[in-house]
Formats: sequence, structure tokens, C-alpha cells
Amino acid sequence: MSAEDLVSGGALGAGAGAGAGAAGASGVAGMAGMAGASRVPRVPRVPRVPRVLSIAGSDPSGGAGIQADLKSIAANGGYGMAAITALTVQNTQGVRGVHVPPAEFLREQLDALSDDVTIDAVKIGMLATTEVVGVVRSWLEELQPPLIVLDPVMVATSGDRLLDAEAELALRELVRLCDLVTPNIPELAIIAAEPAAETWPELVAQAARVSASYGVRVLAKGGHLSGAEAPDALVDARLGNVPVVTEFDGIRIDTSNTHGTGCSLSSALATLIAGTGDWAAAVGESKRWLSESIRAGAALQVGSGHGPINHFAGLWQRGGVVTAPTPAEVREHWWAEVAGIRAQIDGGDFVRALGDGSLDRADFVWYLAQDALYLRDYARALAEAARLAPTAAEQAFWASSAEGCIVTELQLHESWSADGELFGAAPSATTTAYLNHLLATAARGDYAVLVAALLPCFWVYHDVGSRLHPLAHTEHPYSDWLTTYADKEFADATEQAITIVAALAADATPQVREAMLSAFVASTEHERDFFAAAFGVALT
Ligand SMILES: Nc1ncnc2c1ncn2[C@@H]1O[C@H](COP(=O)(O)OP(=O)(O)OP(=O)(O)O)[C@@H](O)[C@H]1O
Ligand SMILES: Cc1ncc(CO)c(N)n1
Repeated sequence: MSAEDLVSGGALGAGAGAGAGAAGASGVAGMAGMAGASRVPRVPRVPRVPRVLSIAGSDPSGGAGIQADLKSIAANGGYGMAAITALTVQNTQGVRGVHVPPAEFLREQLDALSDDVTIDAVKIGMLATTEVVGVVRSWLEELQPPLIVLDPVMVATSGDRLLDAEAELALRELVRLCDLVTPNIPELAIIAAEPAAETWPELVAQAARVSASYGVRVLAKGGHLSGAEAPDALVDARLGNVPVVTEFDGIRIDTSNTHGTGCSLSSALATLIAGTGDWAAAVGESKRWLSESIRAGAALQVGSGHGPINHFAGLWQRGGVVTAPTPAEVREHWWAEVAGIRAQIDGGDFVRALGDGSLDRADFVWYLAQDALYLRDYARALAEAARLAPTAAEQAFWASSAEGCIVTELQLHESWSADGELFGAAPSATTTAYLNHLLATAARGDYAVLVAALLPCFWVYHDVGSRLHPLAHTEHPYSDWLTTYADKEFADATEQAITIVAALAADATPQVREAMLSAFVASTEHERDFFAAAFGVALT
């Protein structure tokens, strides 16, 4: 939170109880005494979403190629774009055909993007032919994007070729333009122009030679080694420096759902590096994400060959498909949810008699006495909300509201002490029930649920007050009461309370949001009963 938030969150206790002007009915201005000026902290800034372009082939089965890339980019927090180099006829069993559209058409796709969009990272996959490699190369040389990750796709998981044999030379030259290359074991051997590594140390050593001679970081992938491990290593020996090798342990998952793991990993890496600039952290994070996605692949039940991974498994599991209402929607929904109770409050004898001035004075004094009892413990619940509040602005708001209630309670005592016995009544069953609800909610310790329970005391009173206010006139016996809750300061405090609660509800899990609504509805029912209990007391 900025200093500005803290400063403007001030106005602590401003005018607390100040609304309690003349003696008498105005004493109930307790709620109006709640401080009004704190404002809710601004929404934290979301980090920039990296704009990542995949230049790759299409896999209609959705597990590899641009389809996998777009899913991986999205799953790792990026905005994905795709320029298609080739169309494959492919399923989980293998590649049945490849169609390469004219290379100029790819160039048009790339130009259309770079003419319009700032590209934070490029991930390159299947390039199919020498001509395609050439087009991509010249476009990259012109654009010089800030990050290029090359997955030098040559052979599919199924064993089918995805790059013409004569295009391998051109691809090797492309490696020099890149920031990171992510070959599997056979691909690394081709780039190194050496036999394939057979052990992990051989693989890392070969990656270091490629890194030094091509001036590129290499992610050496152990996926094709046999054994229980599936380690990777980020190898950087650029400019002939001593290789820096960062190893990432991995446990081999017993699954046939490995279609597109290379495509997915390189896209995730491009996204995470573009987002954070931290290479080692990005590899660690993307490998963790990949393992989680590989593990969940089999449950998708896609195809009978090498099935896909589930790119969104973690997101789905952690609530990624759960929608949430906006704060404005929460506000509207909750208010509508208590419409019936509000109608009972407005149509109740007490509020009607208060409005037209026919309310028995003894009933009114008894009501105020109960309100004084109520305010003392309501202040404790507000203070508990202040203790639990996650931000200084919210802490200040609840704390000053608590103070306002205490000041008002004292003023009620001063103003009505003359009414002695009537005012000194013990808490009624209704008052006790409402307070028990609030204090029990406070004791359970969930801030969001507590403030939802505290809200009707603001909202219902502001609502009733603003409707009764026009009925006030000099002859009206309860004129002060009628004006108190239409007060601007109380309106501001109510608005702030609603804003805080609605924002929390919008952000909450569905379970917590439901618990918040229940607490809010329960308090609204208690507000209704609180008014009702005061009517006709004088007769009993
Ligand atoms: N069974 C597995 N269990 C755990 N990790 C795996 C498994 N198979 C592959 N990986 C991981 O997936 C990533 C890609 O590995 P791999 O070497 O298989 O790439 P690739 O051959 O380019 O992939 P593909 O051609 O299938 O898209 C590596 O991080 C590797 O460790
Ligand atoms: C289109 C395409 N790109 C890459 C791979 C590598 O897995 C594949 N199978 N298909």
C-alpha cells in the first residue's frame, strides 16, 4: 500500500458521534458516528502478461505443435500467438502427412504480427523445410525480438520426420540467432554433428560444446535417457567461458502421455523467461508445471498412442475454471437476496410508527436502550474486524467505526439517563441473539465472514434512514432520529463498508462467499427482529 493510501485512509474517527446533536432521539446517531473517510486500497497491479509468438506446425490432435504451444503459454500466464509453418495430419499414433503452405504466406503472417504487436518472446518449433527456416531467419534478423527460444523439432515422439533432412544445416545456422535451444538427445547430436550422448554426463558435456560453439544457452533434456530419472540441465558456455551448468532433477513418470512434452516445455520457458527474466527459476518452474501436466495426461483419455499432457491440470485443480462475480454483482445480488427481509422491516409496525411519529415514547426509549446495549458489543465486533483486517486502510476504517459506536453509546446514556428505569433495561432476547451472532462470528476468526455480518448494521440503517428522512419536520417527535441516518458521513461510511465487503466476496472462494452471504442475511434478519421487538413494549 502506498503512503497515499495510508494518508487518505485517515480521517480517523472523524466526527465520531458528532452527528449526535441534540439530546433525545439523535442519540442513536451511533452508526452515523462511524468514520467515513477511509478508502479501500487500490487493486494491486497485475504483472505485464508476456506476449509470446509460437512459430510452429499444427497438430490437429492438440497435443503438440502450435496447439500445445498456445495452451502452454496460457497455462504459464502469457498471451499466445501462432504463425503456422506447416499443417500435419497427425493423431496420438503418428504423423500421416505434412502440408507446407507457401513460405511467403508464413512471412505475411509474421509481418502482420510484427507490424502490429510488440512481441516479448518467440518460440520456434517445427520448421519443415529449408525455405521455411530461411523465412523465419530473415524475419528474426529484421525484428530482433528480445527473446528467442528454439525447440529444434526434427522427429515426432512417434518417430516421424518433421524436418527435411537437407534442412538440418539451415536449422543449425538458426541456432546462432537464438537465446535458448531445447533439443532432445538426437537433436542435440545433430546440432553438435556428433554421435548421440548415451549418458547424462556425456549429454551435459555435448550441450556445453554446442553452447560454446553456437553462442547459445542449451537446455539439455534427459527425457530420452533410460532410467528412473528425467533430469534436465541449463548449460551456458557462451563466448567460450567455463560452462555454467544448472541441473534440474526430475523423476521419470510412468506414462505414455508424452506427446508434445518438448513443445510444451519450450513454450512454457519462453513465457516464464519473458515474464521474469530469471532463467534458472523459469526452468525449475516450467519443469514442475510439466511434471504436473504429464501426470494428469492419462486421465484425459485422448487417443490410443502417445497421448497428450493436460496443460491445465494444475489450474483446474486450483480453481482455474471457477468464475467469480464482480464486486458490483455481489452488491446487487446480496441486496436482492435480502429484499424480502427489507420489505418486512419497512412494513413493520415500529418503522412505520417511527416514520409517522405515532410511536409510543416508551417504545422508543426502550429501543434506544437496547441500541445502547447493542452498540457496546457491536463496537467489540468492529474492533475484532480491525484486528483481523489485512490492510491499514481497512484496519483504520473498522477501528474508527468501533470508536464511533462507543462514543454514541456514552452519549445515549448521557441523553437518556433521566428516563432512568426505562433506559436501564437488560438486554432483550432479541438483542442477545443478534449480539451472539456477531460475537460468535468474530470468535470464529474469518475476517471476510465477520465484516459481512457487520454490514447490515450500516446498510439497513442507511437505507431505512434515507427513506424516513423526508418525513422529518419540526413537529415530528423523532425528527432527530430521522435525519441522523440520512447523514452524509454515515452514507460515506456505509459506502466504504459495502465496498470492502463486496471486494472481499468477489475475491473469496465460493465456499467463503457463501458463508459471507449467510452471515449477511442472518444479520439482516436480526436487524428486522430488533426493530420488531421494540414495538408495543410500553403495553406489556
Ligand atoms: N516420462 C516422463 N516423466 C517425466 N518427465 C518427462 C517424461 N518424458 C519427458 N519428460 C520431460 O519432458 C521434457 C521434454 O522431454 P523430451 O526430451 O522427451 O523432449 P522431446 O523429445 O523434445 O519431446 P516431444 O518431441 O515429445 O515433444 C523434459 O523436461 C523431460 O524431462
Ligand atoms: C506439429 C508438431 N510439432 C512438433 C511435434 C513434436 O512433438 C509434433 N509432433 N507435431
